[in-house]
Amino acid sequence: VMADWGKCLDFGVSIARQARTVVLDAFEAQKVVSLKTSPADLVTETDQGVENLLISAIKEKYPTHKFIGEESVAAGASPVLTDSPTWIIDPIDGTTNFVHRFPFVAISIAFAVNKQTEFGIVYSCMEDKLYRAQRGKGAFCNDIPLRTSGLEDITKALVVTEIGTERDDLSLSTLTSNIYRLLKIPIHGIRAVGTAAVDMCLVASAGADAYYHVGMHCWDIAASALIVSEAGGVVHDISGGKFDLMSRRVIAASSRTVARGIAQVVEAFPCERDDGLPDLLPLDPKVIGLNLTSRCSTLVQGTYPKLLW
Ligand SMILES: O=P([O-])([O-])O[C@@H]1[C@H](O)[C@H](O)[C@@H](O)[C@H](O)[C@H]1O
Ligand SMILES: [Mg+2]
Ligand SMILES: [Mg+2]
Repeated sequence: VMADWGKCLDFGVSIARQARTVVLDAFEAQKVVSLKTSPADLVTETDQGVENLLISAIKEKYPTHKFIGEESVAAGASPVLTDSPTWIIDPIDGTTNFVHRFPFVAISIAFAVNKQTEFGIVYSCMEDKLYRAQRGKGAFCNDIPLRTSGLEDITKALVVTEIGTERDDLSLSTLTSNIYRLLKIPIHGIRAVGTAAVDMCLVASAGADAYYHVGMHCWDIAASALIVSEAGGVVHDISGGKFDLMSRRVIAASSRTVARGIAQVVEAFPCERDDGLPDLLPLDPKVIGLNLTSRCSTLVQGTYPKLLW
């Protein structure tokens, strides 16, 4: 018998609604901003406050459940996904937007059992759009069913990506050349909303045709990856291979054809996996001429091998 996690999903929705009121109250206020992994990787007291609120509410209701939370990991918790029921939480996705009052911020909550995502919730707070999906049961925005655009022709695609928080040469040169190569296909356009979770929900709701990113974390996209696939989209690794939640690489698209078109031109730069395991697609140092111990210091034309279908 397949367990139905519907009750758990309803609980997740109710705490996401509570968390949104905290985000809205703090949005206009002055913020205390700290840095994490780079000068562009920001965190505020509200990120930590919202994560604590969510985790303590879940712990009270489901004492045996486990957590991977962005700010708990930043504080030293280990982000390893086991078979146990696990909540994967990004309390504010789009902290840079939040700090600047650029009005797109989301709360992202995913729930996985046996390493499989059972449901995902993305609450785009300022727009008051609550996206959710349960495995096998479709995706919705404010209770309206979602469907991706189904677009097949990449030359007509509107593609979303993120600039991310890396500021080293290798990451930036890869990032900008990926955008350059996509625009040269040509495609209709590139957008970046500033929250990976909302970017992916835009693919699910057909506002965009694809999203790709290297360098985000599992909590940014765990919920929205299910929302995209339940809306009829495809979710892949940037290599064109199987999506791996912990790999920090993703392509989400309206169709296999569009995903493949993106996989053919975009390249990944090396990122340490969220779970600390060795990368399944190691960069070949001979191919790219890169010394991985001093990574990210030089401008290198490098690529991961492509595993196109
Ligand atoms: O830190 P955060 O605001 O939760 O999440 C960030 C956002 O999703 C942003 O769009 C993406 O470009 C970054 O890579 C993420 O880290
Ligand atoms: Mg995030
Ligand atoms: Mg966050």
